[in-house]
Amino acid sequence: MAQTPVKVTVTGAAGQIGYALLFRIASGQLLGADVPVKLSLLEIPQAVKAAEGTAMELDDCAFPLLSGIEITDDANKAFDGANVALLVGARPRTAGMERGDLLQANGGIFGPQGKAINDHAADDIRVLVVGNPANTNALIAQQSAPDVPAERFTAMTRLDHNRALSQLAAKLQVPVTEIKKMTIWGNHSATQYPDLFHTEVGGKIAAELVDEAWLRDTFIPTVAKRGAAIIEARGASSAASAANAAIDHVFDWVNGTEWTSAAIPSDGSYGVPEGLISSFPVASRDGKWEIIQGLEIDAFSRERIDASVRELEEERTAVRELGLI
Ligand SMILES: NC(=O)C1=CN([C@@H]2O[C@H](COP(=O)(O)OP(=O)(O)OC[C@H]3O[C@@H](n4cnc5c(N)ncnc54)[C@H](O)[C@@H]3O)[C@@H](O)[C@H]2O)C=CC1
Ligand SMILES: O=C([O-])CC(=O)C(=O)O
Repeated sequence: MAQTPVKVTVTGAAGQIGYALLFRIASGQLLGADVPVKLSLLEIPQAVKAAEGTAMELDDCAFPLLSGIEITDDANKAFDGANVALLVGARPRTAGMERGDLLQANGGIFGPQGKAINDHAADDIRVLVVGNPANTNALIAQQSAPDVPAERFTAMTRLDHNRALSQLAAKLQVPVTEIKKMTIWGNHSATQYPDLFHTEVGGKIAAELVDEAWLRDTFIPTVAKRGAAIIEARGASSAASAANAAIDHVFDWVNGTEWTSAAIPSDGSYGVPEGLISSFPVASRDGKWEIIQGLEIDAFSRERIDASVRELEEERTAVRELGLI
């Protein structure tokens, strides 16, 4: 363990995703089996004790790669020297809360956290926002961190990507490993567009292996509304699968991949307005996400990508009007 430990800050560490995530980070699954890590847990004051309990359990695992754990309710301390930030803690929507209220409440979290990242994180900081509304929370944090390269702020659509792989594998009765080039476009919300027109299964285009009615009326809504279906079945939102997707996102960002889905700042590709943090088909090379270029988008896909991107634009307008960016 000659290497300096990588500092990974996790917000909302005492929550249910935090509980599913921290042990996997400490075991080496986030960055690699030979990379030592130091964990920094950020919580609100009333949840610090619960985070301390989780830290006791982390200690009890005696993970060889875990070099230390800090726990704080101060964002400036939590992000000090951070190399990776997983922004999981967010204000959930509660009964009677309007969308504007939700954006306002989250602006109060992601604005200050973005500023703390700006002022204190390491130069190579990479940020993944998991807390909902993830894309717009990532935009708020990014806009509060003008000194950090904009592309270091990303939001998670990897869970949607993995859900799409699993649904298609079940339909075609193939292992997920046979499916290549799955893509999620747009917002991490019910408007997202899981695209089978570029997905390949055994060298064939997936959209041609399923009937159009299944694709349109079953596959797309099942993937897009899976979060709600899990809440309905489990009585709580996805946690282990969300943590798993966060691990996949950061591992691929750091270690490289030829094709996955991630919400990253748009450079205007595929007609997505510049600056929106939207999901795209992406590769990761030399530690940087790149939007995969040159895909043909037919009318069916265009309509659905545009609808989700419109929702992202509306969210951006709303947070602008609230003065959050
Ligand atoms: N992008 C995605 O695919 C997914 C996103 N999510 C979202 O992830 C978020 C977290 O989910 P859970 O862990 O299930 O929620 P949870 O309610 O179990 O935990 C959230 C934690 O965040 C903490 N927190 C709240 N404000 C904070 C702040 N300002 N700083 C630090 N910590 C703070 C709370 O004290 C709590 O411990 C939610 O917004 C959820 O909607 C969940 C599943 C998938
Ligand atoms: O729907 C939710 O609240 C949780 C979520 O983002 C998901 O499971 O995709």
